[in-house]
Amino acid sequence: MTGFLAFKSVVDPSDCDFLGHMNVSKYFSACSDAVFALQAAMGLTAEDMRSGRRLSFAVVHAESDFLAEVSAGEAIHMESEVTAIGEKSMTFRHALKRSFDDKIVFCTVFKCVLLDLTARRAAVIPKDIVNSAKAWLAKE
Ligand SMILES: CC(C)(COP(=O)(O)OP(=O)(O)OC[C@H]1O[C@@H](n2cnc3c(N)ncnc32)[C@H](O)[C@@H]1OP(=O)(O)O)[C@@H](O)C(=O)NCCC(=O)NCCSC(=O)c1cc(O)c2ccccc2c1O
Repeated sequence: MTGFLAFKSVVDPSDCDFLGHMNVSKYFSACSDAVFALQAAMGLTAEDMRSGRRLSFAVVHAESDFLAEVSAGEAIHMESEVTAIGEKSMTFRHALKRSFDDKIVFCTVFKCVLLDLTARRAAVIPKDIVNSAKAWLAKE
């Protein structure tokens, strides 16, 4: 998978737990950053969320595979794709890769609902967001 470069970092010792590898919380924190970056690229910017349409994707279902450990000092990056576009939902696939060999160490599928941040209910995805999301639709 080669998708939108949504997150890039080097694993910090504080990202790791006493098992000596990056902790699960950091994986999901990276996914959170990735969704913010991708939705901003689609037009759901911080400004639009604060004082514009007040819409943001929110995760309602997730399925994940942890495929290899990563440790402090390793460069990692996240590539994200859109796998499905519904009326009020969009499904994202995030692949966290070890940068030196591009190996996928973690893969997750997030089904997200477009949340109206005022009504706190699902909202129909505006056409401009659907159109820009198509740029990151998975090929297969
Ligand atoms: C989000 C809700 C308010 C939706 O409830 P509502 O009743 O308004 O919506 P519908 O039930 O009509 O569903 C619309 C749409 O979504 C699909 N769907 C809903 N729930 C599920 C589910 N569990 N599994 C699969 N699909 C579901 C439904 O089929 C419809 O799809 P269509 O394609 O047909 O339109 C309500 O569900 C709710 O409040 N849920 C809780 C959400 C939540 O609190 N999540 C917590 C984690 S999210 C999070 O922490 C987070 C952190 C970040 O840092 C982010 C950064 C950037 C983006 C997102 C972030 C983020 O989500």
